[in-house]
Amino acid sequence: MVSTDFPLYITLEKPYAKINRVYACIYFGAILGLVYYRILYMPTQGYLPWILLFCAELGFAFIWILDQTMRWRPVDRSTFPERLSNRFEMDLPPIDIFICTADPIKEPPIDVANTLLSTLAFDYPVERLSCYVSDDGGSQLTFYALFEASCFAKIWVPFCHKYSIQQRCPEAFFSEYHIDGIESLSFMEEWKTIKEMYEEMKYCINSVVERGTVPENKCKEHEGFKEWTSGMSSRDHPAIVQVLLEKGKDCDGEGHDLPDLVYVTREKKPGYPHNFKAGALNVLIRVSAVMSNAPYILTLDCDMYANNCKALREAMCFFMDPQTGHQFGYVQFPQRFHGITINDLYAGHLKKAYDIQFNGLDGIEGPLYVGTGCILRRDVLCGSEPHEFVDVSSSLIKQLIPSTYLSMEKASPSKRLDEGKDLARCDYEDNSLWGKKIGVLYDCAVEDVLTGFSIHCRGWKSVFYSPRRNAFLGCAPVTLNDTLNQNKRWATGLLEIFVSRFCPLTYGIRHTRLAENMGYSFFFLGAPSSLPLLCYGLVPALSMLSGLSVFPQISDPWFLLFVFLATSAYAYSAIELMYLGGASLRCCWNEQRVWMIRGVSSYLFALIQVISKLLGISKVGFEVTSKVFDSEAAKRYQAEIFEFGVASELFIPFSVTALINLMALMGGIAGVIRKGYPGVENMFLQLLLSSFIVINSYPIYEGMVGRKDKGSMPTCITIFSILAAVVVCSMVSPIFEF
Ligand SMILES: O=c1ccn([C@@H]2O[C@H](COP(=O)(O)OP(=O)(O)O[C@H]3O[C@H](CO)[C@@H](O)[C@H](O)[C@H]3O)[C@@H](O)[C@H]2O)c(=O)[nH]1
Ligand SMILES: [Mn+2]
Repeated sequence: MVSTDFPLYITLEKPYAKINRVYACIYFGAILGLVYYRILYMPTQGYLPWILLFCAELGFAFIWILDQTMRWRPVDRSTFPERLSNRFEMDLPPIDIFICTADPIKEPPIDVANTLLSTLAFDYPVERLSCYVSDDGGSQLTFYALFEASCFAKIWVPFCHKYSIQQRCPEAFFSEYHIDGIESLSFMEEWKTIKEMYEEMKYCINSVVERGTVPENKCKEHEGFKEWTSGMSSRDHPAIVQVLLEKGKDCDGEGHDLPDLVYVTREKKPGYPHNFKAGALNVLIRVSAVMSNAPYILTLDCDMYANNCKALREAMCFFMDPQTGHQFGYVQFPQRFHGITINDLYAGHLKKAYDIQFNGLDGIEGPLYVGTGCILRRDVLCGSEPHEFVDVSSSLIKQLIPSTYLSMEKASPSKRLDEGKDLARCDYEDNSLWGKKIGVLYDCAVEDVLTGFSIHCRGWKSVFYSPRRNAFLGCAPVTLNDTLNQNKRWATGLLEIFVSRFCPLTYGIRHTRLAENMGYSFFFLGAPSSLPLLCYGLVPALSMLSGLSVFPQISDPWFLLFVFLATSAYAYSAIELMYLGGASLRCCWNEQRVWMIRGVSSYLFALIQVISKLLGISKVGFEVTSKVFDSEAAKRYQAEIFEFGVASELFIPFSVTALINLMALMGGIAGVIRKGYPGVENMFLQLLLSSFIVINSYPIYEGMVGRKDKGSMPTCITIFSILAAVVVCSMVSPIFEF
């Protein structure tokens, strides 16, 4: 028998933590050396470059220090799901699954259906699962896809359970798994029939989406279709709440229950702020509260299908642990992606965050909440604190949802449709605490991280858990513009938190540990980190054009310090990525390039956006990342060719920087030819830096002049960047001489 004292999970410090600490101490010494050097060798001429570079170096050093908190005590977690099952199988708590979608064009309904099916088929007692899909597009096409999926679920779910299928997302299952003749006859037959049914469903959904309307005969199959009337648009429509599957009413093909499935589109009216995804999640919190009201909530983006059917059980190992479970507010799984090229052209895997930094935060108070692949306590979302989670939340929720609604504990979804609709009204939250204290918080482009930080500040811990088989898989952007836009949104939102009332310096520090605040600040301060990066990308190059040396000469012993700082930082980060993230050398190369590109572009624009928001000039929105792209672009992506194509202002900063460095390098080489060795002696590090940037920028030059396909750099951006580069070069050199 299993003893009741055994923990359900263990936490171990990563073995390389000690190496990290030793390296951090050495590197810190080198940084002090750099500061000493800069002060010691204050120039007599060329003050401006010196000031700019010194500030940039101090900026880098500060960010580096913040990053070290996530290297100090990285941990690894392992769970014991069999112990959980032995002790709690009968008491596994109910879980509500929230899936958000916003746009049937950018987020194909067939993908939403797949995500949904993967969660309906979780290896978890069905009577304790309910699934809510929020459709911010208010689209009948999405509803149709979910309706088809709910029919297919009746075959798919029992099939997965019967054969203990690992991959429970049908699209992924049928593309990964091919029968090879060793399976039993009955399995092969079922596999074939189900595959045919899946293909048919996929065909129906895709053709309806292509046509843009649901055919009349299909509309007759469910009452819900009647809710859509002419004149409704995604920005102006009433609330629609429809039950597609209900326990006790709908059974699968074998007579077993299926999880509840509820479709929700909240009311939208022009002039009413809808608060994007945060608003959608809050509606789901309320609607589910009057239906299943499960104590745990899984939030998922519509493209993030469940890839590991045991994920919910894994998460429960933390929450249900008898010793420490009560302190955890949420369990975050890493975001993992499918469809990324081998060498990860746009660094879409986010390995640095999910394979390195989050493990470090996990050793402190826990990782950020990143909006998807995360299981939270409902109480925590409703504002409660760890020591009072027993019942404050229910009283809070009662304040927020009129008691008449909650009178019948856990009524069946179909009995609660009217209440549900009322709770999805667009004026429901007027003059309430929703989005301010309760639910997912508003006014931030990364509502999830803000909400997570406020949860940490209330005293909760969180868990980061990467199971060997990835829990969830989603899409990453596959064009440069989408990548940069996404990073701009993130950097904007993160900086918004830093300048909000939740600032780690004033609020955070009083409520959670210093190290946790430092780790969070690393992410919050991405946008301002564009300034040091821009300085380093421009100042040495422009100085070289005016013949000004800004780094020590080769014969100077300080030269070695700079070489050490640069090469060891690069090497260390490459080793980390390769050893911990399983990246190839090419991946590391691409990672550092994207770090530079988004640093000077996305982050710079994010900084400008936050400043203009603070000044009241502009508002920050949420541009949904497209999950579809045209087949020509897909081919280029698979060949790892940079995709520019659109005339995006985000391309300008890195194009200009790339051109300035090209000119500087040519100027520098001309100088060397003129002066001979003394030229090299003085300018060696600047020549090296510019060469490095030029080599990195090869795809940019190629996009400008060497390509004719649709993904090449738009001519207007090329011309503008060339003009800007020439103007900057000719104007700045004279200023730098003072
Ligand atoms: O008004 C909106 C806008 C977006 N979404 C949904 O939000 C999710 C994330 O949107 P996506 O365009 O895919 O953004 P990503 O940048 O990929 O999302 C990451 O970053 C977001 C914060 O910026 C988090 O909310 C997400 O969980 C996280 O995966 C999707 O399911 C959308 O359908 C809505 O429901 N309503
Ligand atoms: Mn996404």
